[in-house]
Amino acid sequence: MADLTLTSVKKAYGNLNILHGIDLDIKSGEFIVFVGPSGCGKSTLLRTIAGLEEITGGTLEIAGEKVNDVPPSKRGIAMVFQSYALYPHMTVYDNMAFSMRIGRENKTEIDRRVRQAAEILQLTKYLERLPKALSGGQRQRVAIGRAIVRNPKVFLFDEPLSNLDAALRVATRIEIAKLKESMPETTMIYVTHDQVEAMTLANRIVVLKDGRIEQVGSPMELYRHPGNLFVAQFIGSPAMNILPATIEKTGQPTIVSHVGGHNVSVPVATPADAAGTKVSFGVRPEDLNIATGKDFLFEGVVDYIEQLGEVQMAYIQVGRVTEPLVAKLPGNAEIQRGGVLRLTADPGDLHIFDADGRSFARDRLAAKAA
Ligand SMILES: Nc1ncnc2c1ncn2[C@@H]1O[C@H](COP(=O)(O)OP(=O)(O)OP(=O)(O)O)[C@@H](O)[C@H]1O
Repeated sequence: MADLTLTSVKKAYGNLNILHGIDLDIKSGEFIVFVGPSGCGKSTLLRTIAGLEEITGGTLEIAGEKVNDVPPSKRGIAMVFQSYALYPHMTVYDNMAFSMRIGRENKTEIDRRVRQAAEILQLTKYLERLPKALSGGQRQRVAIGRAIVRNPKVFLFDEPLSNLDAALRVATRIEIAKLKESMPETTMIYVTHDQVEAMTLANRIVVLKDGRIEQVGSPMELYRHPGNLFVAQFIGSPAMNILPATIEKTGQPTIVSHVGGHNVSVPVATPADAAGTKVSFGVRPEDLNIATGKDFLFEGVVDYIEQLGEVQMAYIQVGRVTEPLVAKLPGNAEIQRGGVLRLTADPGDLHIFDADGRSFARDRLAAKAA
């Protein structure tokens, strides 16, 4: 059982500030995923929690105890890295037993915990092998096993699947999800670049940018209600389409005119002083559908099509919009490169962001194309 509380946590290397005051409450047993662009500080934050990096400001508490100056080995934390970091000359058994032997645990207890971890991770038949005789996925399972035997309060993962091929990634991802189910009280914090890992593993995702938290929420909260333009474009793949727009009528719903040439009613409330302001209008590729009636959001020419079988990505050049819009359409939809396409979307799936990129508060009012 371990809650983690980060209060204004800062990290600098010399004059270079990397983390600018992170405030975050993590509840015991949560699965938290850190995401963000390369260099935003995900690994630094994880390593700071582990104690591998010294905190230069703020406080970190684990289970109510301030641990800023507590060495890594005394924090009740285990960490799994992308580069499994196994001892090549030791068997799987010895790799897993190593930290307990250092800690002078008794032999029977070491044996019990190694065999139990091997059972959970389906490694029992490999216990006497050396790492070089294992596949990448098996090696990563040994690295996870080595962490499990220490019975940590907090489990940290730094991109543990990024060295695995696509099929193995899926299999190991599911194993990690099951592992979490079998350890409901263990807090897990996981860094990844992979949207699917973040969406499927997390109870809550923390989106970081330039050493600051942009938004924290459940995967679906972030997907459905991104708090700002950055999160809107970072969560979801392909990224949300964004078009410049102007607020024509404030209130609820709000009417915006976008550069695609249409006035659109969006079911969000905007204050009177927002009238005439420039905003960004957003809609996800998967929320666009081919219009069947006379109402439509966009009309444009199909510039390019990527056929993926189940779905096809249509890149559509719309009026004065500089970048083509992306629409994720059913694989069997009859569309043609060079043809004209009209697209529509459910009003509840439309987003608007103010000039600073903040999302306008959303409600569930139905609205129709104006
Ligand atoms: N020892 C160090 N000295 C100076 N700068 C460092 C050091 N370690 C990391 N940095 C810098 O801190 C910033 C954050 O790095 P970090 O590895 O935490 O990012 P990240 O979000 O995990 O990136 P990636 O997704 O590419 O792994 C980067 O700009 C990096 O260059």
